[in-house]
Amino acid sequence: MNALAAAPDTSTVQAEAVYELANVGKTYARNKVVALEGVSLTLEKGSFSSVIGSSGCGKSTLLKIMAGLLPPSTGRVVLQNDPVIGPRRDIGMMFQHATLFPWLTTVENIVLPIEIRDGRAAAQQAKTRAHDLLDVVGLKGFEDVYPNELSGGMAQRASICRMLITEPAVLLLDEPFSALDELSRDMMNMELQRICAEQHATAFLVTHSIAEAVILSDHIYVMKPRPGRLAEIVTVDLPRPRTLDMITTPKFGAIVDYIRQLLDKGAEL
Ligand SMILES: Nc1ncnc2c1ncn2[C@@H]1O[C@H](COP(=O)(O)OP(=O)(O)OP(=O)(O)O)[C@@H](O)[C@H]1O
Repeated sequence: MNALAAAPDTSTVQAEAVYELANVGKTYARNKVVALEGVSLTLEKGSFSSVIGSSGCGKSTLLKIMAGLLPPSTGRVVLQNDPVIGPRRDIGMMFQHATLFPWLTTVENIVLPIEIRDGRAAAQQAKTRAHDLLDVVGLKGFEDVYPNELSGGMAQRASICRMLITEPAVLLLDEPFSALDELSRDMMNMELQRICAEQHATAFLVTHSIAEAVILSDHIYVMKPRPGRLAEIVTVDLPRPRTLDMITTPKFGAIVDYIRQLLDKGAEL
């Protein structure tokens, strides 16, 4: 089927490359586990990509290497033409749990990265932007409450604002909504899509959910385990903006089935 590209997509080389990984590999010295082997990929500006694969196939390792939190054993990672050799200001990250500081209000949590980076006066100035972001994610009126007064979904919305306040070039998302109930998760995914489109953000999501990957992504990187490597890049050509009712369409179902088959094949290896 045409919606599915069996090989890395070379038809869009004109688009601006933001992230480039070339032959990235990782062997953990302690237990000699080859977690990743020969991973090469390019993320284009404004694109949304996901990585999916069975447990232990190296997704988190890949994300940590992209974030500069873990050095690769082989290969190189380049972001905006600069090699990634450590944590960077132009990388925004979001994890499964919101990790807001309980002694800071919502708005204080959001401007914290600015305070750490540029000092208290800059953080004070950034509060206007923080209020705007809170408005975008539907948290107007919750600026001055403490995290224990926010629901799980609201705390993740605040985390999105904290990630966006530094205007990162790329968003690295490690299962950000997997701790939420299904309804909240669907809603947050639609919010994430809207925010990414508004900010023209380049996003890379680790997920265990095929449906989540399909509803959000332009490209899905399917990984195989032992050693972790890219098996295939699936291009999702559903129109944008994506809506939750697309989940019930035959085309959506066909893409999900195709990825499930790829993952089943990977598990057999
Ligand atoms: N710090 C570490 N030291 C040694 N081995 C590690 C370390 N972190 C991960 N590994 C190993 O590397 C492989 C890939 O792990 P990784 O956490 O990247 O996989 P994953 O796809 O994110 O898994 P999951 O979906 O379960 O979160 C696994 O075999 C794991 O045991």
